[in-house]
Amino acid sequence: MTAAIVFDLDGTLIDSAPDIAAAVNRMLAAEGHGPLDLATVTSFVGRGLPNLVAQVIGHLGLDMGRHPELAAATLAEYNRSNSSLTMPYPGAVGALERLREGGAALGICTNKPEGPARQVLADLGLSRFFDVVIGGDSLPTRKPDPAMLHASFAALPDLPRLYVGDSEVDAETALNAGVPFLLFTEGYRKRAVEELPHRAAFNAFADLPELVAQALAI
Ligand SMILES: O=C(O)COP(=O)(O)O
Ligand SMILES: [Mg+2]
Repeated sequence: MTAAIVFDLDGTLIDSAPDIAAAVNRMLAAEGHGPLDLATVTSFVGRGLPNLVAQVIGHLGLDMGRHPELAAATLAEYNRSNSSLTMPYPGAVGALERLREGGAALGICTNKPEGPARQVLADLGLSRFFDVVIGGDSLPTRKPDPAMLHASFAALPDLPRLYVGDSEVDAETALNAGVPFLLFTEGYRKRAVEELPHRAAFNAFADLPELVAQALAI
């Protein structure tokens, strides 16, 4: 099972949408607006925080000219949270343990800004698994540009590569980077599983180590 395996974060290893929605809603409350529901905010996750805030502004018909200010306010609110509404998906920690025990090197490639990504990993006791964390503001471009994924693998040993993610953006990133993609189907995906290019799909993390072994055997 020796491999370099890079994971997406939001909607893949962790269900973080409740904390993201709480941060958005604290920003909106400070602006005098009512809250957005969880499903609406979740549908905006995937292309990074600036994009998420642009979608909030568009959804509510606010002034796009205030985007920099509202994005900064949302990031500040998110940074103030202690990840208390965020949970690893069931079985994710056990799967990471098994993959590490099997000799895999692991990394994170997320469009979430790097600071909050590192913070939530620390808050949930997950930092120890990962040798590299690349966030949405780590490089000049974000996923689906493949640069973040290339940088993640470049920081890991030169082993067979796999990327694990939950969304259209992740599938496109893997395709752009030429890396086999494993799709977690219980995250924040919008389209049908069949519509996303993937090597294999899974809905339970207990199945991931076996899926990795199969993908490497091909
Ligand atoms: O913050 C986002 O928009 C998405 O983050 P992810 O790349 O970890 O899914
Ligand atoms: Mg994701």
